[in-house]
Amino acid sequence: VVNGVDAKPHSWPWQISLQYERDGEWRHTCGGSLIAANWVMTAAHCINTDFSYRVFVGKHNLVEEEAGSKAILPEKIFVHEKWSPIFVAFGNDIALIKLSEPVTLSDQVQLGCIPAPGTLLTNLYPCYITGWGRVYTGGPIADKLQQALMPVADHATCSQSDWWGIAVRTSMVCAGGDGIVAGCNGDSGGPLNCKNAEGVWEIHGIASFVSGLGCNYEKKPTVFTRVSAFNSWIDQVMLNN
Ligand SMILES: CC(C)c1ccc(NC(=O)[C@H](Cc2ccccc2)NC(=O)[C@H](CCCC[NH3+])NC(=O)C(F)(F)F)cc1
Repeated sequence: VVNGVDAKPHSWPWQISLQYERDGEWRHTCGGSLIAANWVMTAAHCINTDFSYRVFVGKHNLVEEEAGSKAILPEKIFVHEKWSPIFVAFGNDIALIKLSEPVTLSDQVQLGCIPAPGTLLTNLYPCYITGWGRVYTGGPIADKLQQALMPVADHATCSQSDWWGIAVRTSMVCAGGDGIVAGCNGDSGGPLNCKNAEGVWEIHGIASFVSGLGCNYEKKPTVFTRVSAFNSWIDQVMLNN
């Protein structure tokens, strides 16, 4: 997250770190959200079938051992059938990870809520991006979980020609675009957290892409998969597995 702040530890207890093993060490590659005791929602582009992954729950500082955190191996990973690594603009950048064992819920490990199907947020609706991604374009990833207020840019705004134009679909949700605050590499797969009218936090987005010109680039808001466009897919995968 570019120009974010350290989150209060465990204040986003559904946030996970998706890590892959390289040269015998585990490396953070993406964010994700715990949506059931044994299911994590992340981005399809985070998954490479050549790698072995682990899901780390209950984390705040990635470079310290933390009581209450736990690394769990996936049992199976489901990538949306319509996701295409070559046509990112098609969207469907969503994947579900079934964990090999259910997590034990605690103060530090909680489930995130999915919005009702079709929920659309109005322009400038206040949401927060969270993640351990790069803290500036080309920079290092964060040790401590970062958060930043990122107002929603509705489809009418986000699809303007000098914004994302036709690259953004109605199955996506944009946030930010002020050229200051943004998601960045490593935030991929993580949540866009928005509090609903009842005061309940919901996961409205899965971080998908930013501009190749730089993470925080004016009029190029961070683009998220719109979770409320995929309720039936999520239900189907979880109910059938
Ligand atoms: C929609 C299509 C035209 C399009 C496809 C991809 C991009 N962007 C990119 O691919 C930029 C490139 C980049 C590299 C380094 C620093 C900053 C940006 N990377 C990204 O956007 C990466 C990975 C996306 C992979 C494909 N979904 N995503 C992210 O960083 C995150 F966190 F925002 F999700 C932008 C547009």
